[in-house]
Amino acid sequence: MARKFFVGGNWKCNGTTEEVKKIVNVLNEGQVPSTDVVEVVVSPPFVFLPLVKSLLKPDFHVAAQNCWVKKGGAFTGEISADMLVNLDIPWVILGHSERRQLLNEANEFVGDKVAYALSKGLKVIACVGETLEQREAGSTMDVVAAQTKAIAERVSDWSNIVLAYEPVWAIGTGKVATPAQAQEVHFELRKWLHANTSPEVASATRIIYGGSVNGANCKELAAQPDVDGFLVGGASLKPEFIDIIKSAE
Ligand SMILES: O=C(COP(=O)(O)O)NO
Repeated sequence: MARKFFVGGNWKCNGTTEEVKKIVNVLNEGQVPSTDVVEVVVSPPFVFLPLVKSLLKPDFHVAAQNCWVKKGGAFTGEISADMLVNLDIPWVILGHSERRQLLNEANEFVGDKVAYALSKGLKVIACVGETLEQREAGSTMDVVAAQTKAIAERVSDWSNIVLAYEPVWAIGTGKVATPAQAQEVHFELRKWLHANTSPEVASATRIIYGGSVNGANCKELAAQPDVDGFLVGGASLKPEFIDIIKSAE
């Protein structure tokens, strides 16, 4: 089954109004492949979501970087999936390792968030990934399978989920996974989906890689059969993000 290439740009906690406008200009001016070839979703901080959405060409879509686990209410500081839907924000990143690590978001909590966001009609980039210690201990697949299982136990329809494998040791470090390392985990994740959800879900679900992707290493990674795209951090703030989008060709 042909899976449309997916490139996400996770801007993380970065930007001013002026900087955000510049990044949007680079995207709008960029010569990128058609939307038949690649799906591009950028994820600014919450405060810039309406602005970025209003300025981007319709070829590009926006994602929030997180949302709360249930309907809104007395949860100071949280943003609910319902609010994102109200603002016509179609995507949300959930389970990013920076939230799992820094805010102790447990697998079950992330699974609940994914289920609630999907139930409100959002599309979800669901992140999994192991730490360097876990990889060195040989438990990479145990970790990412447990993270994926916590989603699969709560979700039956995977058609609005993109699964992002982001090894923690590659995020922000410049130590990108080798194409073989990425392919190995993506292949095992797809095998896990085949056995634990369905062959159809395994075949259709885009599994994207994140962790120090840049304009120089994206082509070789994109050539791997089970790498269906990227979730890009630092490089998504730079003009080279256009080169990464072009790796879909
Ligand atoms: O966290 C990341 C990757 O960040 P970098 O590309 O900066 O390693 N994506 O969500």
